[in-house]
Amino acid sequence: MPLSVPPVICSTSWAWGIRKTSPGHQSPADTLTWPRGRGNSSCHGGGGLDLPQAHGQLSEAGGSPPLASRAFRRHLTPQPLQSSLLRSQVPGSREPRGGRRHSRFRAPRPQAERTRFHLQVRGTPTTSTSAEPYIPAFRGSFGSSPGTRPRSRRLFGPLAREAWWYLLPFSCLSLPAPRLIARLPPEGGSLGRGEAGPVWVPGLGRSAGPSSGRLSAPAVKPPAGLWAVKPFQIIVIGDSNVGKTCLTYRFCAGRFPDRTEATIGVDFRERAVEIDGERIKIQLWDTAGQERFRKSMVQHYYRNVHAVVFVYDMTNMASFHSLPSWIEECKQHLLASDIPRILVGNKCDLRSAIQVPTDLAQKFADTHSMPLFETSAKNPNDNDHVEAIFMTLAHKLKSHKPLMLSQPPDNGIILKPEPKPAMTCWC
Ligand SMILES: Nc1nc2c(ncn2[C@@H]2O[C@H](COP(=O)(O)OP(=O)(O)OP(=O)(O)O)[C@@H](O)[C@H]2O)c(=O)[nH]1
Repeated sequence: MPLSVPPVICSTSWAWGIRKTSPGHQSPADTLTWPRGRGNSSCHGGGGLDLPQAHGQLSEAGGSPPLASRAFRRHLTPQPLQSSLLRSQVPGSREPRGGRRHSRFRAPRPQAERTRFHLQVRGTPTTSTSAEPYIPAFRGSFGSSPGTRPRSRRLFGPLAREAWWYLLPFSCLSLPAPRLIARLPPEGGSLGRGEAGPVWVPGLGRSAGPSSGRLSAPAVKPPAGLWAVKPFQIIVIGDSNVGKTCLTYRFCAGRFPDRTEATIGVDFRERAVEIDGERIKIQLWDTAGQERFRKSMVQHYYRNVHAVVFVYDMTNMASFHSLPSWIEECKQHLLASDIPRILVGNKCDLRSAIQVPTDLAQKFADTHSMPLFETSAKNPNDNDHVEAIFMTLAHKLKSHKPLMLSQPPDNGIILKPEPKPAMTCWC
């Protein structure tokens, strides 16, 4: 017997009412197989409910409501689409994880109630109808009501909500765009933007192979006809407070620093000079004088050194007496004996405070086959100019280790050695 229910009681309490009052009865014609989610029943929002034999199965359960009736109640009542994950947890349910079949039993909502919100984090949401009150922010974005979701989200929403479960195991993998990197030619270049997409611009490129997937800093290839410049690396050592930082700053920046602090580790300064028409770069490594700031850092800078500058403070005899220990440190780092070394006495502008006489310093320099320079980083007019000292060293380095290049070939650098002088004199 068809059962007609007014739409106003199409709610949870009404569903319970059917279960309690209807006798157990099931007909072969009954197609309302609720545990499977199949059936021909329908709930019409305007005209009531027409349920032939539906009550028979629903009344079979004992004290607790059967699963079928739970699902039935849920879909008769306009409520948010449940997550398919939750739905799949219903025991006995054989619904696919998407659970789309349930939606056919959902009571349609009156057109006036359908309010569609677009995803809008800030500002006023856009509504097609205004039957529902304004609810800011995410109200309609995540489908709190089935009628408020756009069709595409109703279709793909459950899948999208669960997609991250499947992608989660792969989230820890870094994906370095393998196809793009594999297409990079190995000889170097960079990706530019062309009309038809990315294009390869040769010239600047990476040093790693195509399989590494790591881009390095661009290696600039010198154009033909220019000199390739390799810097001379000069390490400056001596006691703390003797003026190493001021000396290197004076040479590279051309002035005395406004204020100085104790060097930590190594400071690096560079200047390009031109000697005999050739451009040469001089790198000055200003090392820390304090022992606690030298630990484990300065040691690495003794490698590939081209020259050493020993500095002492002319107003501090202790700094002069420390020179043998600095020479010993160079020996410990296996500096070659033919590496140029110079001795610099600084702060000669403080004439009244000078403690290290020139003849004593000269004797020491002669003993260790070093030229002696007395200068002042503060007052460049005193004695030897700082500039002149380092330029002299650069001249010696250039004549000692020439790095002038011939016309560079297509894919390599050829050094053009100059004849080595038979004897080196640093006086
Ligand atoms: N009067 C005078 N003072 C100088 C001269 N050179 C450096 N000083 C001063 O000496 C102090 C130490 O100078 P720095 O260049 O920092 O000494 P440093 O050898 O680099 O010291 P560390 O970084 O600790 O190794 C500073 O107060 C400078 O102003 C100079 O030629 N004349």
